[in-house]
Amino acid sequence: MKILTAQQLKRVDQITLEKENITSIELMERAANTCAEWIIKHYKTHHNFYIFCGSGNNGGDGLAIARILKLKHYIVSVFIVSNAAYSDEFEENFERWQKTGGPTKSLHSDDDFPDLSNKNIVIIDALFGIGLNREVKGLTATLINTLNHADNDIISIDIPSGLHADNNATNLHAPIIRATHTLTFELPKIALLLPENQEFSGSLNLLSIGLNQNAIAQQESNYEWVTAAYFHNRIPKRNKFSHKGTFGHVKIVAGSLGKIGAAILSSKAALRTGAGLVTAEIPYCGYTAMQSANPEVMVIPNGEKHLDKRIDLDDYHIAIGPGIGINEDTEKETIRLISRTTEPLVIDADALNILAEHKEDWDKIPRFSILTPHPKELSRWIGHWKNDFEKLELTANLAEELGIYIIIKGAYTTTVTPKRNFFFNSSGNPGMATAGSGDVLTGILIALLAQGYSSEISCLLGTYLHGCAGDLVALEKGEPAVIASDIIENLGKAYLQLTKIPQS
Ligand SMILES: NC(=O)C1=CN([C@@H]2O[C@H](COP(=O)(O)OP(=O)(O)OC[C@H]3O[C@@H](n4cnc5c(N)ncnc54)[C@H](OP(=O)(O)O)[C@@H]3O)[C@@H](O)[C@H]2O)[C@@H](O)CC1
Ligand SMILES: Nc1ncnc2c1ncn2[C@@H]1O[C@H](COP(=O)(O)OP(=O)(O)O)[C@@H](O)[C@H]1O
Ligand SMILES: [K+]
Repeated sequence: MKILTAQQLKRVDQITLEKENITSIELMERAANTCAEWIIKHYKTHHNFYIFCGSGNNGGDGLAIARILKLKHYIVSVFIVSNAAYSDEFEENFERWQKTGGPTKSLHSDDDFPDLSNKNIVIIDALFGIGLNREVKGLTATLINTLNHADNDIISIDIPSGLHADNNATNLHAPIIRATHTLTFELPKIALLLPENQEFSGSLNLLSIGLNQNAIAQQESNYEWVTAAYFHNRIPKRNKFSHKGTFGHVKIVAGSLGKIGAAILSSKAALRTGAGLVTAEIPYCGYTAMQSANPEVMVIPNGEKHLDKRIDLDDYHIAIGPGIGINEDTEKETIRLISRTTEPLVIDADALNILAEHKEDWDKIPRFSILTPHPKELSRWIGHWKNDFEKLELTANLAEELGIYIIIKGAYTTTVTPKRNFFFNSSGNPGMATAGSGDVLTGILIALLAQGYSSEISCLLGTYLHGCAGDLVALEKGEPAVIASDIIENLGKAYLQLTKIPQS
């Protein structure tokens, strides 16, 4: 699903109105109904809503939501800050709201702000949507700060008011609503996916309002939101007569004294992702641990406590890095490895840290290799970034220059491609910020490459499956209890969910 700019979304709104022969007010009604449905479902025990409306169409949404909730017998008050000319849709919905007889107050100064000492009152933020085009100032700015300081839950409609939907980098210190939940229409807005804006959106919920899918597909965008739908028809069924050779031989080059677990996790994840054969090349000190934990894995010892010998290439699909440490011999062999093969590698953890120090060798990294840095590791490759847009740009420069894929790990893990496309992963949860979770991803990625998926699909499918498995664990055990081994154990279920193969 594409991620579009505010301007493109407005175009899509327009095409939807024409193609479906509906009015703007009807589309707004759809949007308001989906929001009201969500609110009623998630706020079962709350009955009192304060709805703050601006004068544009976001305010129009707020008024329509107010009416729908009022007609369902909730206690609703509307507060209006006029920050520009009223839109037609606002005016129409204002009239409809007034007919319900619900209370309305225009805010002219902070003396007009309502008392928020009752924490059970839920605030609905419909001040600005994607039409915001400059920093919020004056009374609306004071209102946003006041709402942020209250302890009430805030539900933002479409986007937290004050946040610029496309690029908020120069607006970070401006007044912006800090929502508990954001109900955004149809597609995520790019600003909602970037870590620098994390304090604003709260939980992000996408509500479909039936925008024209062809119109969305026709818009040019380098940004994509990857959901299960992306993989429809992209995961081939296994051939009846296939054998283990069909699904590739993975080699995990990993581990050092004290970090053998990383190798165990990566190789187990590779098996659970469907690699035909998995060999772990690990220091001898991990031999028994590996064979006991993963009897299906073959072991090639390399070094005593750390890798210090030439890494055999054969026909392996190789991932290198988890737990290898940054010993001098390991460093030498890692650099040697990248110059001896042209097959895509998965490069993670300490292999990334080693190579980051050897810029002169970066052009030897095989094309279409996959690098999996978390932000700290990434900064060793691209330096420091001033804002998240610059981070994406610098990463794309590197991906393009070296012809490689770079997966920036974290919430909404982002795959950056050599063609400068950015794919944001929709699955996963903060429970996955746990030791070894990245090692699992490495095993998944190399297993997909070994099964013949392109580097691009391996990145997208790998991060999606990883996140989906993590979500299944969180659902069962709660986020804090998620551990990397559980993610591996849920890869099968994640795969079944994606391919909808009935479990018998
Ligand atoms: N059919 C549809 O189209 C649908 C639309 N939908 C909804 O519409 C929302 C977009 O609505 P929108 O375009 O009216 O813009 P919105 O964000 O409400 O307000 C912008 C207004 O504020 C003004 N302004 C801007 N910056 C300002 C500032 N810093 N300080 C003060 N004023 C400022 C700007 O006026 P300006 O002065 O720039 O002329 C403009 O008048 C969208 O997010 C979704 O919620 C849904 O219902 C689905 C169907
Ligand atoms: N808040 C989050 N939401 C979703 N996924 C997350 C979050 N935090 C971390 N993850 C995922 O967990 C993994 C952590 O990897 P990494 O930092 O390399 O851990 P480790 O080195 O311990 O294996 C990554 O795949 C990352 O995307
Ligand atoms: K809003």
